[in-house]
Amino acid sequence: MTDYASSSSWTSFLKSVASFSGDISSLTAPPFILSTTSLSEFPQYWAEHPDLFIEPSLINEDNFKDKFPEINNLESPEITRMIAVTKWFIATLKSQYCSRNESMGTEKKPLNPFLGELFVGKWDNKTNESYGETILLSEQVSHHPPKTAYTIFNDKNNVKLEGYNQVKATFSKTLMLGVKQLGHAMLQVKDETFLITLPALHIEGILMAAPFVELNGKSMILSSSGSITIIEYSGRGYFSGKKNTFKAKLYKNIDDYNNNEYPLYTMSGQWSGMSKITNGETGEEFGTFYDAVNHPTEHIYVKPIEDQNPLESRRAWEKVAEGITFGDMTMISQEKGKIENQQRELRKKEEEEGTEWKRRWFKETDYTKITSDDKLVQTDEKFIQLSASLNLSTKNVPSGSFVGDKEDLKSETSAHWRFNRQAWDDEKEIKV
Ligand SMILES: CCC(=O)OC[C@H](C)CC[C@H]1O[C@H]2C[C@H]3[C@@H]4CC=C5C[C@@H](O)CC[C@]5(C)[C@H]4CC[C@]3(C)[C@H]2[C@@H]1C
Repeated sequence: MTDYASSSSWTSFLKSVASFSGDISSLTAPPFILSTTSLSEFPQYWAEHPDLFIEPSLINEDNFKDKFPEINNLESPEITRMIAVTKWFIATLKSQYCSRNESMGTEKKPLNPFLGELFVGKWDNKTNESYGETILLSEQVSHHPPKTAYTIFNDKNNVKLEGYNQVKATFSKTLMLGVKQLGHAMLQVKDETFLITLPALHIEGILMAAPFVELNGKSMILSSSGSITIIEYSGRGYFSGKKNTFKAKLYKNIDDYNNNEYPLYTMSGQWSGMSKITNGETGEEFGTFYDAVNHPTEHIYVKPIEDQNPLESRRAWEKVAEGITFGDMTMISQEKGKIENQQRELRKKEEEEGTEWKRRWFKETDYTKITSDDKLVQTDEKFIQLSASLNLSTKNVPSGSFVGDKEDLKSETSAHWRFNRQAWDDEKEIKV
């Protein structure tokens, strides 16, 4: 096993960290820490368990009591759906934050998507006809700063996730990389909407050239039917001393949360391992909540590179990925240089023509500019209502910030990226 930590390339990389400007992509990391995967592919981690993604939409008045037989006090389909949505969310975390460690040995530095980069794919759920097809569309809607907008939808069961992601990163004195996520996700299950805020994370192990992600702080799932799940994260050395620990509390409504009443349910354990669900008041254990190690993961289907459009990520980065696989710095910088030059030419042309790159499937909605008489599309109204119900900032701030927080006060815009379904229905070139 190569001792990367003491390699000259890693020690010189660590020195470059000293002058870190906040823009992660500005750091030239050695080939062994570079990932062949672009950040535009990361939204796939929201749906590597298509069964859990669809499950909430199959829960109704007639069957909600049978959905979790081990829980003997389920009171409504809405609360049962919130448990199912919380389980789906917890299940996404292992894919989001551990998949590079599992496939490549350590966390890696993803490729920095170019403006307009696309990543599309699907889960055809052939094993279970009732699930139908789930489609992912991801688009790099901003390069400076990097912002990825995405949607994952299953028309057959009327389930749709849409969101966008941006990160703010800072190095601590102990060379730990702190990462705050901006943006949020909105899950629509039939006529119910869930606002999902994103957890903060930090990367440990950089000094030993063996980086891995640990989550910290808290995130929330707010349902339009009134219930709310608050999830707190911790790593080694906190509550139970185990890595990837979480404690989720599901409250019947926001008043119960604000008044420190008991939650209906508490789900706790490791989001990358085993977790259990207990009665929020009595602590009575109902049983296993989720087993991240043994629940089958289904990877997205992406069509072969030769069938992809030049804007599609794996085709665009194919040569760079080859260079990274062979650790060939010359090939990496040459092939990256070609992409960067193409981008510079495009920006120059747009500058001369006074045009701007046309976003394909997502549009930016700025709430500060929308007066009350403007027609807000259905999702946007829910975003405003759900944010207001917990006094969450609707500005471009770290996810889960409250109105009046330092970040809320200093942020000007509240422009958020929303999926434009008509644009996808009219799409002629890109096929999933
Ligand atoms: C920056 C210095 C450097 O290159 O160090 C190399 C190290 C691998 C650490 C930095 C990179 O670590 C990667 C982890 C990435 C996050 C992982 C998962 C998610 C969730 C997803 O839904 C949205 C994106 C996000 C937050 C990734 C953002 C980019 C991260 C932090 C990479 C770091 C550059």
